[in-house]
Amino acid sequence: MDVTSFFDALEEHYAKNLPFVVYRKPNSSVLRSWMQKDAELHKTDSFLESGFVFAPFNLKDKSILFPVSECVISELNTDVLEVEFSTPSDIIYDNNHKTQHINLVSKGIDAIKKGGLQKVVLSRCVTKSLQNSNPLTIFKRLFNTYKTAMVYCWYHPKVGLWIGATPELLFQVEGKRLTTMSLAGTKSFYEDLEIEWTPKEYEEQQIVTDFIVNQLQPYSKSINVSEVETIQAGKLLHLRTRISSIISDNSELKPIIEALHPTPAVCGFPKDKAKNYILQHEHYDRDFYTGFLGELNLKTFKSRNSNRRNVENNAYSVVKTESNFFVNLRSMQLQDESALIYVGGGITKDSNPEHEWEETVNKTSTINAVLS
Ligand SMILES: C=C(O[C@H]1C=CC=C(C(=O)O)[C@@H]1O)C(=O)O
Repeated sequence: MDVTSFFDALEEHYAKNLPFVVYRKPNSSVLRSWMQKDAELHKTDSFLESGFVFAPFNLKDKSILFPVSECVISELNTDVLEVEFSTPSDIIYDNNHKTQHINLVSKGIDAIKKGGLQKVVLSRCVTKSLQNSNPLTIFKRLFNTYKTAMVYCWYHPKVGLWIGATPELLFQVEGKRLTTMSLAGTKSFYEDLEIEWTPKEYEEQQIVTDFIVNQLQPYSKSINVSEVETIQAGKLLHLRTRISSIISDNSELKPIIEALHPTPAVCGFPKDKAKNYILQHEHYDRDFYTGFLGELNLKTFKSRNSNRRNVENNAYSVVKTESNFFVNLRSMQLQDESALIYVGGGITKDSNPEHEWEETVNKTSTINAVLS
């Protein structure tokens, strides 16, 4: 399929108010679109189906599913998409917005100091009015700008339209092999990956790593944890640890999702206390921000042996079930010619409210860079 027909089909589908998702996984040139045949709202609670899932922060609200059987799936191979460029304007904040976030963070630090809570991720939502609110134009710009991110545009007429470029994998399972990451700590990227991280950032990230390893233990035969590394996500740097595990034969997806989501990278620690704190104190409903999205139980064909001389072995191709979930970060919702941009940051006892504000301002630039 060529680029024009790929995007014309999506534009037509959107014009008919029908559900779709288009995305590209990190460091890949494969663009994939799913177009659901009708406007039915399918949900999942069991995570046993095969499809594309869009899950909220609070799993008490069910996740939206585009079932494989109800969708037309298309693929396109490309590294760049042609799209008009325009210079983004700055987001203008009124003082109230800043004061509200600083107060939220200060209260969070106080709550941590009182005990019981070690980390809480606090966030805000800022609205920007757009001159060009075509979702596929915004998606194409994200696609060209953030090669290492999972970039997506998701739409359901009964739910809304979300767009994002997330650096964070919730987890991926292929057969019995599970891969995930612990991502936290943020600094601005100038020229160099060799930067000094503070103990606050190391602590904030270590909490996420320990949580993931601990939560995976009951479902794993073995777990591997990498060294901490610095990674670049657009104009930002984060600390990351890669974690992989071989899951036990009888492990199912739903309990693993419930064990990991939401991780302390987007919620806090201990999980239930942090989640309740967020639900009570943040000034808005996160909805799908810091939820997760991606392919659920897709059947993929893998060849066991790519050694061409060994023709007999080549006959052994196996069907594997694969899921790929990404955390819905660096994302926005499109509503009435406006972008609602969602940003947050991890708070620990050593956080500084003014710095946390700056961090969220820097995080908005990931999305703002492609808005006009
Ligand atoms: C909650 C967000 O980022 C998380 C992921 C990476 C680094 C983070 C941090 O440094 O606070 C956050 O934990 C967000 O971008 O809205």
